[in-house]
Amino acid sequence: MKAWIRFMGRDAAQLRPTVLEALQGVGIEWVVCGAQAPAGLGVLVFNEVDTSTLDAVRDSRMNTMTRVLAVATTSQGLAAGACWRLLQAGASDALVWEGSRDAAAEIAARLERWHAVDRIIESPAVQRRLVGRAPSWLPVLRQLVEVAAFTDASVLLLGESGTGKEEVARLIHELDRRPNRRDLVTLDCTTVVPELSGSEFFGHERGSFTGAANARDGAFALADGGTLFLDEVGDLPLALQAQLLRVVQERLYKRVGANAWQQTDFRLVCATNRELSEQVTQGGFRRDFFHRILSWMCRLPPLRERPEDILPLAQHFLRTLRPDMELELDPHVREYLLMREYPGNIRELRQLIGRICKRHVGSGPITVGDIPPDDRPSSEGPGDWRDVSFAQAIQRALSLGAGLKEIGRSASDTAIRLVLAEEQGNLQRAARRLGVTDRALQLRRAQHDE
Ligand SMILES: Nc1ncnc2c1ncn2[C@@H]1O[C@H](COP(=O)(O)OP(=O)(O)OP(=O)(O)O)[C@@H](O)[C@H]1O
Repeated sequence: MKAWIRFMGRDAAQLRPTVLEALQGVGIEWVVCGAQAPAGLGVLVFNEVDTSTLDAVRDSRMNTMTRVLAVATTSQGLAAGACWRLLQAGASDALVWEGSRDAAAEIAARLERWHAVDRIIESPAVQRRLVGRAPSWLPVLRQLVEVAAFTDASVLLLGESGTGKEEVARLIHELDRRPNRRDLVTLDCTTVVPELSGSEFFGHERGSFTGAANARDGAFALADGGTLFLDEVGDLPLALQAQLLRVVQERLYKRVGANAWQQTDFRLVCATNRELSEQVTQGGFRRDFFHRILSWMCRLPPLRERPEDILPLAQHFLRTLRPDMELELDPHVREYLLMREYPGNIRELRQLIGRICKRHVGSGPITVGDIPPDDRPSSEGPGDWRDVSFAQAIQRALSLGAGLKEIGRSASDTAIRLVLAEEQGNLQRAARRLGVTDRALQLRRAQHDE
């Protein structure tokens, strides 16, 4: 495994031989770098948390696949505020280099775990299911992969409709490393009929109620050794939440009509597009049940917060819908897809691409005529990109005290980062799309790295 290491400031540089020597034995191939850190895992060693340290963290995070471990060499340790500033700037973790502890082993343990998580993310199991590298999505995906593959924790997935909660639940199940992992059992809580729900969850004994001609296993038995996915858990009736408390806590349940307790062992994954904590405050969801399903919570971002993923997702859906040919989108269709709103999130995008695909004929790129009339923008263009969300982002920056210079710089840095990511780091293509020369783009990046 390879990782970069950068030393910032005089004091950190003085410790360089000691740090490098200690890090030699941890099984990582180190590449010592300067201001321009390569993509991938890395360690930033510094003495002080000042603007240049925070900028260095931000810069190295321009590549979304990069992860930075911030290591302070200060003898006084890291103040709490400094830790949070480092994390806000994009560091994945922050620790202090202390001779008294085996800091090298601590660093190696973190990098190895991050490396393992990223390898899983690159694997077909994840890639064929969940497309996207947006900065708002990747940290969520990393967290999900880590919880799924390295823990047996229950997971609560929050997010608007169509953001991929069910797809994520399937992935969590697939990544579960239990040796004899069994099935994924899904229960849609919106379709649970209160009168029959006991049997659906707990199973029943023969003759336990009218119509129970045979004994039957319920979801808790079927999910034994596997995963129980409670979709739309916010719709679970209150009375039923009370009945599920024990099995969720202790994995013990009784079949309807039985006296004996049964043991089961499943990973619980719950999903909802409701604001469960609000529902708890309003009395629509039991607080005790909420806390029992809350062991790990992940909020999936809506598509409007991950615009970088719109085109890769569209291409992915094209490939799955028309595996026989490599269909491309022409520039106007790309612009249309980027400007459009998606209240139904990824599901809406997938359905739209499905409609477009059905109309498209021939092997050439998809053109605006392939967009069904009802989906076309009402005005002549797909709308102004300086829309409400653009104004809101500026508003937020202003309220946090950012000035014109910082806002302008952030806007162009973001544009550069997005285009470079879309063009897989190809400087010439990125420069062409940004309407600047290669040299201007290089200079711009170099200024940034100073
Ligand atoms: N990252 C992704 N990459 C590719 N396809 C995705 C991704 N996320 C979601 N999808 C697809 O989008 C559609 C909607 O996803 P899913 O059903 O998982 O959403 P959901 O959040 O569970 O929605 P709901 O709350 O309405 O049940 C599915 O067809 C799913 O395969």
